[in-house]
Amino acid sequence: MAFLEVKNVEKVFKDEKRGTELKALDNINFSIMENEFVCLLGGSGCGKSTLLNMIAGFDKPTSGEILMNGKKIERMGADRGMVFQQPTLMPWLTVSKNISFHLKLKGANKKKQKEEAQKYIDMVGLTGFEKHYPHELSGGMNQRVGIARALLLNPSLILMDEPFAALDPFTKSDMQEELVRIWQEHKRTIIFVTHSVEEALILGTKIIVLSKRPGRVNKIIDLDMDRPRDTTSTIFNQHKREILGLIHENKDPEAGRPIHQVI
Ligand SMILES: Nc1ncnc2c1ncn2[C@@H]1O[C@H](COP(=O)(O)OP(=O)(O)OP(=O)(O)O)[C@@H](O)[C@H]1O
Repeated sequence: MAFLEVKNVEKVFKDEKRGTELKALDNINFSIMENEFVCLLGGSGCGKSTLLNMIAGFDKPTSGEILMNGKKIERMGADRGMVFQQPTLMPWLTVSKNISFHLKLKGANKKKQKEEAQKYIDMVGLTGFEKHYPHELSGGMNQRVGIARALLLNPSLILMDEPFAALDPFTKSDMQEELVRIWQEHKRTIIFVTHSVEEALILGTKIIVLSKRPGRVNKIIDLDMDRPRDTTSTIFNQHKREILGLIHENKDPEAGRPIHQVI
């Protein structure tokens, strides 16, 4: 059985006040297996975050369904952890306390909170910064805290919405390497939203290319390349050319026109 199945998913946003509606996603179908590293790739506005939010259970499809281990996703759950573009840390809490916050909510004692936080602090390479506050850390370090916080809950599915988009190219590259290392050592299933073809090719075992407005699955590409990925290799660049071709083919003919349909 597939780990996650997205079946005939459509999402329409209705704006009752303005009397308009917008179809963000149309007939989305795919399934993924456990331990895959799936990149959802597409241009701005193609519905990547909308799809991720529905997998997280923050929102529901207008029609169709999303199943995890055969069970329909209806709401948020501890089996899914989310990492956002901005790590949304609590500025008044230290790194360690930000990471263990959910354990505190669950009633774990202080020793357990500290020990568990330390495990994930070490995992994401923040050893020595346990007592620092978010404003004392760089953007990349804050994002590591966000990742550690998501990992601590031990979710079987980690959802990442352009987590490295705000980072400089050097930090981004370090973080990509680090994430692949964590994924390889601690086997998790990851769905990672990006609009960068290169990032998807560096990270993914599978790339789901979405087409533009309304988002549809354009192509699903299974990647069988050695790691770390060699961005200068022939195979890497063949994939890159293919994906750029798909995105180019799919340029939005309606670009510049209003995107809302009047109901
Ligand atoms: N809550 C909402 N209400 C109304 N429209 C929405 C809502 N959320 C998203 N949309 C619309 O749905 C479409 C898809 O948005 P979404 O944020 O999922 O795209 P995206 O691919 O993640 O874009 P980006 O890469 O720019 O973040 C957009 O046209 C957006 O305006």
